[in-house]
Amino acid sequence: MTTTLIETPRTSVAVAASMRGGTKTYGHGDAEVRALDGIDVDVATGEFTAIMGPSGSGKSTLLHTLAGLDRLTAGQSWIGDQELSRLSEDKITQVRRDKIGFVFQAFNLIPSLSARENITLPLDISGRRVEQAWFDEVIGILGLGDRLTHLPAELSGGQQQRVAVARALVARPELIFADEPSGNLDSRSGGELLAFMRRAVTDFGQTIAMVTHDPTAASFADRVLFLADGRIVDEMRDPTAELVLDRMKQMGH
Ligand SMILES: Nc1ncnc2c1ncn2[C@@H]1O[C@H](COP(=O)(O)OP(=O)(O)OP(=O)(O)O)[C@@H](O)[C@H]1O
Repeated sequence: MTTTLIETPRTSVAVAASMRGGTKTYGHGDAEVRALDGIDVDVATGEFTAIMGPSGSGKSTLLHTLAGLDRLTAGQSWIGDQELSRLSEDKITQVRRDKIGFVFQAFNLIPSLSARENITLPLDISGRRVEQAWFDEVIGILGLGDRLTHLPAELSGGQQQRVAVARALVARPELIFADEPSGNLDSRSGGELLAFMRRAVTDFGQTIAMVTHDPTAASFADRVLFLADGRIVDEMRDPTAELVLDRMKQMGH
């Protein structure tokens, strides 16, 4: 087991996921790219965290390594108390399945399954029961009640995106990772989706970490992290779209 220098102590605040000295490189020698260059971050439980930064700054890499979809080259990351570099691939898969919901731009819906079957799939796979009252509440708020028997191909892009969000929420994961969740939606549907994610955090105590390019989307978060060249260069609490936009302009976005 290698030892790693931990510069910032992990705090006593409840933390859903964290990283210390997170480094990710791709390629070797002259072709080496440092996608993450020593990241220290805590994703606090019950908070909505947005991750912003110029193209290529490492946002998706940070999300993927925090979520255990990809491994760090150096440093450590935790989901809850479990340090991912110590876990086998099988164990990481299990942690992801039990604790994490994903909302990515490619919705990853199974084409042959109905909307309802797609939404309950993570629970079905892990052998957990669907809580009917919670299912009904999520479906009601997302306006999917009359679409549950449809196949993904029979749904609009916005409806497919809402199915992907419902799938993440119905399992009540400890943590949801979202990559540009409103990216493919018109501004009204995108706004509704973000308002729902906000409500899931405020009213239901959900924890969400979301990558976005959009200052308005980021303004729904409690906290915005700004990345540049694989480092966290700034953060903002209680953001407004205007303040986020100003900060991005300073970063030469
Ligand atoms: N699989 C890979 N192989 C090689 N380089 C990669 C790979 N994935 C990412 N990179 C590089 O790592 C850096 C960070 O990429 P990443 O996708 O995390 O940035 P991003 O901030 O999410 O960008 P964008 O906003 O354009 O999606 C970039 O320079 C990218 O080219």
